[in-house]
Amino acid sequence: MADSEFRSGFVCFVGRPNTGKSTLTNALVGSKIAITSSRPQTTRHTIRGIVHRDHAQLILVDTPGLHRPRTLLGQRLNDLVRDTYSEVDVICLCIPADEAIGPGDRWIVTQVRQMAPKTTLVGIVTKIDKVGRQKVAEQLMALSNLLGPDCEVIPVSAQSGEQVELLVDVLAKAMPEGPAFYPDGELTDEPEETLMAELIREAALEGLGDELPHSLAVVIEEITEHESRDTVSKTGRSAPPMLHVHALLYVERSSQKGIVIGKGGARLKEVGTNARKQIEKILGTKIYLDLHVKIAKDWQRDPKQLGRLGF
Ligand SMILES: Nc1nc2c(ncn2[C@@H]2O[C@H](COP(=O)(O)OP(=O)(O)OP(=O)(O)O)[C@@H](O)[C@H]2O)c(=O)[nH]1
Repeated sequence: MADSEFRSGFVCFVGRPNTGKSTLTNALVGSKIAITSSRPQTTRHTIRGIVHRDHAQLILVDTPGLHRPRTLLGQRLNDLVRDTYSEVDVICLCIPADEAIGPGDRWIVTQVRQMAPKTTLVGIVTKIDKVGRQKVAEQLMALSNLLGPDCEVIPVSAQSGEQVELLVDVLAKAMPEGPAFYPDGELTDEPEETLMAELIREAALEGLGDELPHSLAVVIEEITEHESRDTVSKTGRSAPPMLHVHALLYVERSSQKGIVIGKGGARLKEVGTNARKQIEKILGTKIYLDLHVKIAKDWQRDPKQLGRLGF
């Protein structure tokens, strides 16, 4: 009868940058919650997506990648990861199907085993749509060798959705018995402001090289409600209120400010449009987005500034 009990618990994905952790989180949750990007290490906050099934609830904790700390921010990111490891029920190690397992992966496994020796570890071969079946099989073997015979290994493609539901089942079985932590339909417990800031940050980093990711922080300054301007006279009814969102983008140097703003402000305008569309999709309401770029010199090394920026 044990299998018919409701199970619930916490899961986190670990792995080298760009191994598909955020994309998999989104595929499991079925809505855009975690921030994905083709640049490494852009997932800053511990964002939770929640997977609801009849028999189980999985709470996904998306952690930033572990990395060698060079700044105070780097140290705090690692502390966050350590806390996460010790609190979850299952840690999933993600290895892309199209890249050989290397020293970076072995380092992560060592770290995980040290910090959370008792936590169940599951191996996931991601991006299986990128390679043939033979390659997937080889990678599964290699991953199984890396983790040992006690760990399950599962192939998935977050992009095509292949095997995603099977992963849900495997994870659900690994959860302890217990009631749901969150009401049905709830996707994330991140405050809306954090989501907005993350979406703006993602839009601002889009298409940029490696120089900016850690130097950009976004703070929502103010959110105000306004009556919608247009529709009142046309329909005779008042439209739902519109949110005005004022956000500050902090960079460390004036050269970075130039990059973010672009020629004649063109880039910032585009960032605003893209972020607005994403935010409207999630909130289901019209917003007006006002973005300003400010320089906060060396904010990554200044504890006071880090605190103010939410780290
Ligand atoms: N073809 C294919 N591409 C994928 C899949 N999953 C992720 N990707 C791509 O791989 C890149 C990295 O994906 P992310 O989900 O941002 O990776 P991540 O591990 O969260 O990266 P960090 O946040 O940097 O740690 C993106 O360009 C994704 O579009 C997949 O199943 N198939």
